[in-house]
Amino acid sequence: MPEPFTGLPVLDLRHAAPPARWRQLCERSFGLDGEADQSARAIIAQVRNEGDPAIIELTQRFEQRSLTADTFELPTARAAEALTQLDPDLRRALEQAAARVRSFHELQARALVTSGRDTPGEQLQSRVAPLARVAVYAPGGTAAYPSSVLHAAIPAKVVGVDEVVLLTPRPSEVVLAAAALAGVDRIFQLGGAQAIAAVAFGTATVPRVDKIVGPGNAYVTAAKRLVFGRVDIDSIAGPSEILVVADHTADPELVAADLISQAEHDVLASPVLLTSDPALVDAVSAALHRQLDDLPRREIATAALRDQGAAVVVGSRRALAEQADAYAPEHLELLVEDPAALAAEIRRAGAIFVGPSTPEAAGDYTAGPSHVLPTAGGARFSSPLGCWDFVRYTSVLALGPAQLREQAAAITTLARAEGLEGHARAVERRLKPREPTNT
Ligand SMILES: NC(=O)c1ccc[n+]([C@@H]2O[C@H](COP(=O)([O-])OP(=O)(O)OC[C@H]3O[C@@H](n4cnc5c(N)ncnc54)[C@H](O)[C@@H]3O)[C@@H](O)[C@H]2O)c1
Ligand SMILES: N[C@H](CO)Cc1c[nH]c[nH+]1
Ligand SMILES: [Zn+2]
Repeated sequence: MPEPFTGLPVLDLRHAAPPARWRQLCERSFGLDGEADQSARAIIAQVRNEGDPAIIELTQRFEQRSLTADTFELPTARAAEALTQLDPDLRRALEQAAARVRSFHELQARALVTSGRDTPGEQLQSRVAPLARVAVYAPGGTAAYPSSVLHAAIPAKVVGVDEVVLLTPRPSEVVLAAAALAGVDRIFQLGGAQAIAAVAFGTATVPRVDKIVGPGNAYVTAAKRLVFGRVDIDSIAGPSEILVVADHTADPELVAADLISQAEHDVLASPVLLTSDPALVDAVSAALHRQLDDLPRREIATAALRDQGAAVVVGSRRALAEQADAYAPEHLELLVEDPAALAAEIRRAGAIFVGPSTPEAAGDYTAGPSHVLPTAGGARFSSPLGCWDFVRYTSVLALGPAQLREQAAAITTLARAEGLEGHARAVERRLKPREPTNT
């Protein structure tokens, strides 16, 4: 028998400093440390040392699937076939989501431009160019995520990445169809930390990539963090999170529904209510109780609400913004009076959902911005997955002799102040008239 839901634990911040439990929730670290980090380290070392045989063994151990190296990759024709065979309603939904994600990112990509100064005798540029080969991870453990294929691969293709490699365990037909719609170039039916290690280092069968993007559970996230430096990554996009900020105007049934929508992702998901209305807490707990009753993923959602859930009560609207920033959630939903004004005060959130007609679930599927977002407080310093993730910039410098002469005194003075005589001489040598060489 699964444990019944017994109500959100209440953390009252109105009369005292934040309790230790709230500080603990604000410092959540799924995918950063602990058992997932230890396990991912061992898996990465095994794949790095042994290559394909390690992937075969680990896939058997963690996914109970028997692969051989020649079945790691699926032909893209399989994906094209899956798309043609897809249920028409499902195909239309996928196409609507894909079209909206694509058009949003086409607009976003316009901001990625080569910029700088181009005057006679001096060109100084930040030159932008797409990455060559990127891996997109789409989860496939306890649920299938065709939406993640769209939300990560489409921005890559919009920007012009040469080769998008999809990693996904147990790909379903709809995941394959999404890969075809997104224009994925290669598909590997690999998952977990072993898939991340494979593309970070390369094996006989799996190509090494320049960057790994996409969400995953704590093991996938820990592995991405550990291989960073060998490859780039997007962000820590681990177990899902939602902070619903609600006041006396909020409908408790909507608050509960949206908390559940993220709680059902993972037992490590974080669903939290932050409110200035103490009367809302009991109403939301009662609604959660009712709504969990016939939820297919009730056990997962109940565990997430029990272990990471809370109802945090504050005394003012200002405190709502302050505590939301302290928590820095992946998803922040505002069910308050004048939600747009409160949204403008928030500095730390992966995505903000403004008002009751904007459920977080719309962002997961069709709204347009990528649903791949930083978790574990990463919203303090990371951005949503976007077109910016699929380019890099190179500085290009071209000075004429007059420009070098103009800077020479500053360069040589600074070089000598740093004790780097060779730097100063490299400039002076160019300014001196050439002495004839005796050859
Ligand atoms: N932050 C975001 O942008 C975002 C977006 C979508 C989904 N998500 C999150 O993605 C996750 C999806 O998780 P999932 O589990 O369904 O799929 P997943 O593909 O991320 O993970 C499944 C893999 O984990 C590995 N694994 C399982 N148990 C293991 C163990 N004990 N040791 C080592 N490896 C193990 C297996 O290889 C398995 O294939 C959820 O946490 C969800 O909340 C996050
Ligand atoms: N909410 C997830 C990001 O945390 C994305 C997603 C995909 N499918 C459903 N939801
Ligand atoms: Zn979701």
